[in-house]
Amino acid sequence: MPTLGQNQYGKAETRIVKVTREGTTHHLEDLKVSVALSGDMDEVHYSGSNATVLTTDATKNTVFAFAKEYGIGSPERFGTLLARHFTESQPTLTRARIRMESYAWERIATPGEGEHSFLRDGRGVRTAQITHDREEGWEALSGLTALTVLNSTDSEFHGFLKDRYTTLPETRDRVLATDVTALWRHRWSGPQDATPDWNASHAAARGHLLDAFARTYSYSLQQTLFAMGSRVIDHRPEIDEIRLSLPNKHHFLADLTPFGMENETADGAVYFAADRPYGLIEATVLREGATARIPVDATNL
Ligand SMILES: O=c1[nH]c(=O)c2[nH]c(=O)[nH]c2[nH]1
Repeated sequence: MPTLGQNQYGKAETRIVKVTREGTTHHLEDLKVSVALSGDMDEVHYSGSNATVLTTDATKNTVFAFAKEYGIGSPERFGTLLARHFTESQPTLTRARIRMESYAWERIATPGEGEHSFLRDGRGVRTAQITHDREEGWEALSGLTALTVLNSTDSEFHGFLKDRYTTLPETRDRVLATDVTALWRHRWSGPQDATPDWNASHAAARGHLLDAFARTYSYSLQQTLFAMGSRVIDHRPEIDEIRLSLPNKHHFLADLTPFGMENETADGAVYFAADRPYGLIEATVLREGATARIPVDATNL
């Protein structure tokens, strides 16, 4: 007889927007929330008894009700409230994982007319994942995805292995571009700890990632990745581990020889921005002595 392995369930991708009014100035919070619950669910799968199941519909309702009653503030704070609620209110639920994306909006300036118009900020998506397991405790991961960056020089790539299938020319000057996905783990053992300033921590980590990308003279995307991760670990004592997933968004010099034109890396060079396939460079950067806990594929969701 087969036995049940790891299982979880919940409502995925609940989209929630909260508008907070401060006179004529409005504030927006825009989240996607996915709840995954685990616990005493054997009979649900084996015999169809739903006696231990809190409905996914109720988990979705809880997301909206908690946003109204307690506010959002940050994805990490909101995820902590939700995870604690599920694991503490239902004896059959022993683990809750709340995964969130948060979308930033900037204001469209309308001087003298009230502040209620917004433009969705396309510069990356903030992510967070809060997990509470009654035995294993708490885990807080923060991150970002779809943060597209490009260096138009200060990138070389040469000295690599050459086999009979290697055709890539060596380059001393290329475009280096990527869509950053990063996920980092906080040193935080749960809501009984002092509450970190999640928003300030996130903004600082994001700033360090961008700064390291821009300032690193790169001999490979791998080297740039390590510089980005190291910079976060070195500057943010609250972060012990960071995993980065960096697609190499290749920019190839367009072949203009059929038109009698030279197109070398120089002023005015024209590139073909390839879509796929793309190199995919991924690694974890750890504080000395820390244990890697972010799953290898956690950044590929
Ligand atoms: O930065 C790079 N790393 C690689 O491993 C690689 N491989 C490749 O074809 N181009 C690149 N670029």
